[in-house]
Amino acid sequence: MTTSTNGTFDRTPFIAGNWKMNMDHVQGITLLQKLAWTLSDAKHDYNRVEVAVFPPFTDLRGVQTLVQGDELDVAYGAQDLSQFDSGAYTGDISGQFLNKLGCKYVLVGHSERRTIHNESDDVLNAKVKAAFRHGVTPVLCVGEGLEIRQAGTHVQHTLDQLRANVEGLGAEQAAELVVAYEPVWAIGTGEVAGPEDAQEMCAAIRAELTELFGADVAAKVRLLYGGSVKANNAAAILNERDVDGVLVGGASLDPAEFANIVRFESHLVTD
Ligand SMILES: O=C(CO)COP(=O)(O)O
Repeated sequence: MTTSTNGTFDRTPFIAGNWKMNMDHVQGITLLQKLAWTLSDAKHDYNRVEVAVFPPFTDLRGVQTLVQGDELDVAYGAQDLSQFDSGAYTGDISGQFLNKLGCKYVLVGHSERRTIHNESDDVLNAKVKAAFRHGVTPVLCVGEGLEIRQAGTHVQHTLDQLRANVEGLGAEQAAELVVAYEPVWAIGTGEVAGPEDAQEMCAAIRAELTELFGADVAAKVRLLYGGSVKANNAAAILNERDVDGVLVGGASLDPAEFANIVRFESHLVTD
């Protein structure tokens, strides 16, 4: 029998693919088509496990057309948004535009934005609020670098980011939030935080959300793990109690591999 060892999930599992700066709009359509076919062949139940992709901005219109035209159940979102709504912000993209393109989600505070673009906690807090203002759900990314992990202050560091980035949200907004724990040392390195590391941080994040917004809200928030997730390690990570999904980088560019991650329950074999 193939089933999840913990049997049921408190929240709908969420499997997300962050394409980063890969796949032009033509390649992106092909990738999404192959993913949809593979999942359709496997009779994937999207109500049981939600699937989302995060293509580059330039792919989003094509993705919208494909999703609408083929009536796909795959959700999609952008990898960033502006904290502003409109105006003289050359190169930036408003949450309003994302909403108009049918984006359900937007990544906020990915470590590559925090480091390469020096996005501060204040800016990220404004981006989280901008996403909500435009009806797009933020997938807030938090996590520590290697030095902080080695110093043993990773939980404190990550919770500090979380608190700063969600400051001022109402309970209703907080309950919608998705939070992705992505230890920077495990991104694109082949180093995977163990399932117990993912659980440790996700439990700490849920406890912090309980403190900030109450237990009812915290119980609704989906918490993801990201960092070198592949089909062969996803099931063990997702089997942890407080881990509700995964945010996949490199492996989401391979439709067969990503589909296998989506179908993680078929890899969890009980006795
Ligand atoms: O940054 C990530 C997802 O947002 C993780 O990337 P990798 O899966 O390539 O390590």
